[in-house]
Amino acid sequence: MNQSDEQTGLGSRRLAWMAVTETLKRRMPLDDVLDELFRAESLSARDEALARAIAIVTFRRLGTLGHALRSRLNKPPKDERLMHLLAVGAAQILFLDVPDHAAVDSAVELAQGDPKLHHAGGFINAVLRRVARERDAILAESDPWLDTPTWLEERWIAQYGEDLAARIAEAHRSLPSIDLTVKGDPAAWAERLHGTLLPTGSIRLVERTAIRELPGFEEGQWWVQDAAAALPARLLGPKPGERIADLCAAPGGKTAQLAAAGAQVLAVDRSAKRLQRLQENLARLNLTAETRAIDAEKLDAPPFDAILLDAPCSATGTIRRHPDVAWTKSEEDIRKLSGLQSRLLDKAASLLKPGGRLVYCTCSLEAEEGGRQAEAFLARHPAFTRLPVTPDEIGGLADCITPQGDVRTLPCHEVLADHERSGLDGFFVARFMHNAS
Ligand SMILES: C[S@@+](CC[C@H](N)C(=O)[O-])C[C@H]1O[C@@H](n2cnc3c(N)ncnc32)[C@H](O)[C@@H]1O
Repeated sequence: MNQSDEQTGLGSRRLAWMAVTETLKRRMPLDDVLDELFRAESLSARDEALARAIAIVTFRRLGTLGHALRSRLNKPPKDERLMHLLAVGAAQILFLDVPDHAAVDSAVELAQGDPKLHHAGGFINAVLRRVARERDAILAESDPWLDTPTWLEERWIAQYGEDLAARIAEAHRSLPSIDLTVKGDPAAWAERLHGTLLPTGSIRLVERTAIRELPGFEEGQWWVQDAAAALPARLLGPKPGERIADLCAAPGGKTAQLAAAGAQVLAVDRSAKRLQRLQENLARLNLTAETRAIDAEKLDAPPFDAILLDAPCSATGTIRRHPDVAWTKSEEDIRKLSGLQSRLLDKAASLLKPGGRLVYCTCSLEAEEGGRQAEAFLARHPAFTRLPVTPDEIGGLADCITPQGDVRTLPCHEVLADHERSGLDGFFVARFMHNAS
């Protein structure tokens, strides 16, 4: 990358364009694609942040962008990379605080430097200028489903009903809040960090700010964790000295909660690289856990007092944070992952002491990875019963408890009166007990 590219932000835009194309082609997480691209190029931290912001907002509003572009083109181009370049340009015009001319000129320049698209500069210029002129009309389009692929729309309507499903889709269009879990004294930390103490005990930050510069970061007093993601470890009720296994542990938000409660934790993850991150995170927090890089299905260990299984899943509950999930996952992924979740649940059952507790959770909105998985587990394991969760255990959020006593949080759940700052990641949590015999 040359210096003038960096000065004009061309490098950021080129990487954002490449990231969108590669993520969709390889069906990989956007974060992983961006990491690869950032490793290969040397962009400043500011330009990396711009590339990330452009790529994320392009995915968050991909349906709206596609609709706006297609309805303004007589004959939409067949070249997918050209459509992605238009989408990346239009995303900046419509949803980012970027001068229109910077978005248009950079898209034209990127096309001119591309061997296959060098002829398309005039076309791109005309289309993006029209998007800028018709911004108000495009933004007035209020169909909440525009930014959700049809297969997910159908699933969510079938599972949650029209109204709730539409509110989920709507919530996915907004940036999520940033929540922190503190080691202790959440009320005092909420004040110190100028945040809001949520009824569940997490702190919601009011300002979007550089996390590492906040008080308490260096000293390891808190970590970033969505308020819903903090519920499973709390519901396991870890006690000092208990032996607890966290079977899919990295990067370690839940391991940290268990260790902070004084439990002796075995943190298991099949990815050694992700476990390395867990170790770094625990080191900052001055917490300890034994770690083992192994497929949890193959774990051999003496029985535990309690087990947390935060199973790999489609992650459709995190679409606010990772909007690429909506466009890269498929029904087939859900089918395969639910098989893995059942096997991991069976393994967890075999590793518990009589009388032991098991919490199963996923950050998915899909029934196969949530309630249906819990029912099937109980049917396969008559030695286990469900320990229903009560509203007082989750800060009185009765709406987040299913008739069976499991937890089901949604991106549209209101945890604060301020609608703009409300919402939770979509988590499912079920708690079971091995009946002592
Ligand atoms: C949802 S993430 C866990 C997040 C973590 N519990 C936290 O709170 O930070 C799922 C993790 O499961 C791991 N994983 C996937 N399949 C696994 C398996 N068969 N055995 C162990 N870990 C697995 C992945 O590497 C990933 O780190």
